[in-house]
Amino acid sequence: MTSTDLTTDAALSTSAASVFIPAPVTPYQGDIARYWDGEARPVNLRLGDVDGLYHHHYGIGSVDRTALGDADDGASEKKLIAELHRLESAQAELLLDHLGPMERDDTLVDAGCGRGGSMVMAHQRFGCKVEGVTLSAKQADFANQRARELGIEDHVHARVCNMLGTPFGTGQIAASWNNESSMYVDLHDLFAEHSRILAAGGRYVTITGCWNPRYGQPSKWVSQINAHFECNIHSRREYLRAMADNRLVPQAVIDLTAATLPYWELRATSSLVTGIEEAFINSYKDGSFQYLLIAADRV
Ligand SMILES: C[S@@+](CC[C@H](N)C(=O)[O-])C[C@H]1O[C@@H](n2cnc3c(N)ncnc32)[C@H](O)[C@@H]1O
Ligand SMILES: CC(C)=CCC/C(C)=C/COP(=O)(O)OP(=O)(O)O
Ligand SMILES: [Mg+2]
Repeated sequence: MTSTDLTTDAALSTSAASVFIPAPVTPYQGDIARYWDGEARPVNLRLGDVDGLYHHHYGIGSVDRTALGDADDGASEKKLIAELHRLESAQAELLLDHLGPMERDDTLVDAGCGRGGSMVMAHQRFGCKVEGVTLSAKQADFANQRARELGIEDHVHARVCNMLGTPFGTGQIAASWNNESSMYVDLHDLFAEHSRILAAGGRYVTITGCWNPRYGQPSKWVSQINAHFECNIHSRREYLRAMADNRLVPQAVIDLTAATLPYWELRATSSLVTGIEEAFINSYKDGSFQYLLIAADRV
């Protein structure tokens, strides 16, 4: 971290400066920082190139077959990519819907912000300031470059920072979220930090994949997803328990499993497959894995 970063962080934080933890702090977090610094899968870059919103999350909603065309050529692949991207942006729109109304002078926090697509969408919708944290310097640079290109760098900013120890002041944040980034951290530590930074009455939202306690234990497909991404998927039960322990009271719990399957089934037919499609499709279908949105009030 540079001295300039320290100045910025100190200015941002009133009471939290002493708990700010620069990233990464554990060997595991070092692995995750390296993973995302080195990530350049076409399925993410080519989808982001469609409109300049770069996501590292999956899609929801029905596939619009009329948008796909039927010619088996380059044009139809382009349409398929645009359709996959439409579904991943629909996922982010749903997350933002659950933040509720925001004021222009509110500050929002994207915990595990990736390349920043959700942050840009949040700023465009609410007009407010959005602060993102990621372990990856490459991702933070990418997100800040996009913000500059869009002329919104005064409002959208990413930093290299551990989401378990952020520089944001206690009770200063109107809403915060994790979009497919909570499977890299201990949930009690994570929700303690969200609970600290959120104002009383503030809103927390996550969209996540979680294993289903009704299945018993993580299935072989869930273990395959963990190995593929070097993450540690939690159970639905763990989410609800860790929220309850940290003054985060669920207002909505939405099972998006059926809504995400069309994305996966379409992706499995594209040239951009990565090999993980079968694990997602099979685990969603056998009930061992769920795609969930949880919106909670900070009480
Ligand atoms: C799958 S990506 C999701 C990115 C983004 N939320 C999106 O929807 O496009 C996971 C993100 O979590 C971040 N991450 C994982 N562990 C983290 C930690 N301890 N602190 C901050 N970011 C973390 C990674 O750096 C990466 O940006
Ligand atoms: C729902 C779960 C368990 C998510 C794990 C976290 C993760 C890697 C999300 C997608 O990232 P990505 O967009 O970089 O992945 P891909 O390259 O497969 O599109
Ligand atoms: Mg992706």
